[in-house]
Amino acid sequence: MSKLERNWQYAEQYPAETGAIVRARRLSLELGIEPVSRSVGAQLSALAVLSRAATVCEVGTGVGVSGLSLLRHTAETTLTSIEIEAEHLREARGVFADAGIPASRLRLIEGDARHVMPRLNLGAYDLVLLDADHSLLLELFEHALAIVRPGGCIVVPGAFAHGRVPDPAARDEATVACRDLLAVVADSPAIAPALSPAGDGLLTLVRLDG
Ligand SMILES: C[S@@+](CC[C@H](N)C(=O)[O-])C[C@H]1O[C@@H](n2cnc3c(N)ncnc32)[C@H](O)[C@@H]1O
Repeated sequence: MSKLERNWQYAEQYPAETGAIVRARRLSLELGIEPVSRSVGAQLSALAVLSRAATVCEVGTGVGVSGLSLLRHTAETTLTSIEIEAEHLREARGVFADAGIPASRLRLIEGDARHVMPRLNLGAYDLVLLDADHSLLLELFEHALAIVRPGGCIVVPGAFAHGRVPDPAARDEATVACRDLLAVVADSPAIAPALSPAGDGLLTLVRLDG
């Protein structure tokens, strides 16, 4: 194993998770849903605190690993989470209840994010997580940019598309969409981008003022 691989593995094993997150992660894997990794979950928890997030929007609830991570250290945060699969959302409701998250902190919306996001309030969210179908990434990013407040951030786990983004031979739709988003934000005067190798790549995009 190379030094970089050892570093990555160490970072993934380092953070402790709550019992509820461990159970949600297990359920997620049983159902074939890919949750955010442990280090990405920890970074989401920290980002929610750092950005003093009162309002968070998540696209791709899964069964709630990322949602629980976002709510972990912030008693005041409310989470709007959008999920296209009714079965995933049903399981997620059980997961949030099991974790003791009050219903007043949650707005779980069943639907296609491409249709739901345009109905959300503009500039109203402190943090937006995009963790759905990566082939939709550019479209979802445009919606996310509209609903995040200036100074708020958009977070994209899986930004390496299972390690394919750095491989020039990989040309599948999701990989190309990730590459296109990385190129768009690298040149944008409206965004401060940061790409970390956590998990399968964690892209954090801060919306600049003005
Ligand atoms: C990678 S999983 C999300 C995992 C979750 N964020 C977690 O960490 O536990 C992606 C989820 O996005 C959902 N999804 C896919 N396309 C979607 C869309 N257009 N709108 C809303 N949800 C979508 C899938 O059903 C799936 O549950």
